[in-house]
Amino acid sequence: MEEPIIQARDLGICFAKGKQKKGRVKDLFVRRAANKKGAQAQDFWPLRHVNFDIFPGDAVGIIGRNGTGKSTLLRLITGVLIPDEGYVRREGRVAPLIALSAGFSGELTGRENVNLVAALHGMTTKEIKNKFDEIVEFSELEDFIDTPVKYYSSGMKVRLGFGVITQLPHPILLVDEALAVGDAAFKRKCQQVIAGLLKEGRTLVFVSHSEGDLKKYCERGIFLDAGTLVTDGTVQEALDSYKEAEKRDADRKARKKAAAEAAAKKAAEAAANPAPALIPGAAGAAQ
Ligand SMILES: Nc1ncnc2c1ncn2[C@@H]1O[C@H](COP(=O)(O)OP(=O)(O)OP(=O)(O)O)[C@@H](O)[C@H]1O
Repeated sequence: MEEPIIQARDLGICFAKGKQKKGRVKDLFVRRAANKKGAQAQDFWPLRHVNFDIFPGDAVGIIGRNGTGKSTLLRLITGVLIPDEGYVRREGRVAPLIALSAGFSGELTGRENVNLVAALHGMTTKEIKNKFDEIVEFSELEDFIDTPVKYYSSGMKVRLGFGVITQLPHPILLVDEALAVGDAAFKRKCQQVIAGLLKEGRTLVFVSHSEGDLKKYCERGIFLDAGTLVTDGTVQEALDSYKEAEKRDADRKARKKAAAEAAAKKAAEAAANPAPALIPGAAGAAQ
């Protein structure tokens, strides 16, 4: 049987509310010890007890409402965050189309950043040299490649990041809303690149709120809600499950609002028609 390229088992991560957690080796020891003693009141688990297998060539959409752990899952897959429970195993390197402009050093030029970022992701000097012109052409930054990146607009940085990361030969491609940025023409170009990489047999894990994009790239969908994996099926099944959860939530909110309005109305009526004051001793006198 084919081996999974990404495998998650009982995967969980715990954050402290209001505190940013960084993936540090120290956390492996400090946090595990803390978790054994019991979670703190302000701790929460954006993901817990998550299990799945992703096989080479799969294209999987990660679906869920805001703040339900989709980006956290991608960062666990890349290894940027370390789980507090369980594990996620990768059989191959990852090309992360995530926070694309964050990896650049502002003082360095576009050219220097391309060399640095591509090397950090494991490209050899020869590979970078071979791909350099393609990266610059794709990013449409020919005139600015020797300008320090601190003078780039956010769109320029994203274009350069996209250009570099999509040239990595790694088999796993993680995409987090990268397609939502840039103008329409650049978006179309990015979509073509992703489609080409999928044709080559790369494995895609794709976080998006766009139903159209999810259906375009993914056959399979994982719906995350309230920290757990709710549905793992076809992309349509995961989308249906997401919509049902949204509807349940909207119905619950509507019921709560109606109940609050009814209570307020009752209170207003009671205030407008106060009950007659009881005359002390009247109850006894009536008997
Ligand atoms: N490094 C971190 N340290 C602490 N809390 C974090 C960290 N990263 C994310 N969180 C919190 O974890 C929860 C899940 O965040 P995450 O970004 O994974 O959600 P998401 O599903 O990708 O949301 P969106 O759809 O809005 O992008 C949120 O409550 C977020 O505030």
